[in-house]
Amino acid sequence: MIEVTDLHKAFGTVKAVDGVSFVAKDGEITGLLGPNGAGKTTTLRMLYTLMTPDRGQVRVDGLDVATHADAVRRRLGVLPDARGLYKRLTSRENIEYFARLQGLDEATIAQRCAALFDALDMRDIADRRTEGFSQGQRVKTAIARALVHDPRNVILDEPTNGLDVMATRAMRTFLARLRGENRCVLFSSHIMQEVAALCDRIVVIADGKVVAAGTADELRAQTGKDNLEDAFVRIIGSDEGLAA
Ligand SMILES: Nc1ncnc2c1ncn2[C@@H]1O[C@H](COP(=O)(O)OP(=O)(O)OP(=O)(O)O)[C@@H](O)[C@H]1O
Repeated sequence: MIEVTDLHKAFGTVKAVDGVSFVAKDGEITGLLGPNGAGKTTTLRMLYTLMTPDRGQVRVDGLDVATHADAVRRRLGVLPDARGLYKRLTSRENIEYFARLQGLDEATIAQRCAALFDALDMRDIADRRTEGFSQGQRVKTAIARALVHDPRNVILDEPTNGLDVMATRAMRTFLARLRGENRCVLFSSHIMQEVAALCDRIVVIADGKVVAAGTADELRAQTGKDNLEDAFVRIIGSDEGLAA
């Protein structure tokens, strides 16, 4: 479970994150939805210990990120906005390297790699160097790397960015599978259809603030709109940046 309380982060005069609070529960997919520049990536970076908040608290499985950063990192699998693969290594080598950094033994690494290659349907690319990989192949490798230590909490920054329709569908199925394993799944997106199709709970963020949160039905009820797209437009005040 990930609990975020009154998180703040400014860059000079830009208040990127301005008092964000929400909870992402185990066995649920939580979507952080907002237009470009809303503060999604900055929020996620503070959750996965890459950036220190100016103020506020993040807890992962009850552990405070500020005081238990290493323990939190072991409990998190992260797909960052910059996928950052080593291009001279194969897909498998990229994943194995991170597994060793996580302290896994070789037998466990082999077993986890085999399971992830099957789950992500990536056996055909496992032993190719990542240089020249397509977007979809890069994302699969980065996700396998994020999950190799079997984390209970998974944070993904725009996981379907640049993926085609088939790859997006496969990604949705995969995220639903993580939920079925009772993991806490939190992902960001600026595509409302994406969030609507997948999420149990939606946290809408604009100008660094949470402007609405709830299930799709709750958001529809809060805005008095039948259609989720209209509900989002009402919440955000415009449809800018929310189109697929
Ligand atoms: N390192 C930084 N230095 C200065 N400004 C930053 C930095 N990181 C983010 N910002 C600013 O903070 C605001 C929020 O950016 P952020 O990347 O968190 O938004 P986002 O919701 O992830 O947007 P997108 O959907 O475009 O990725 C923006 O105005 C951005 O320019």
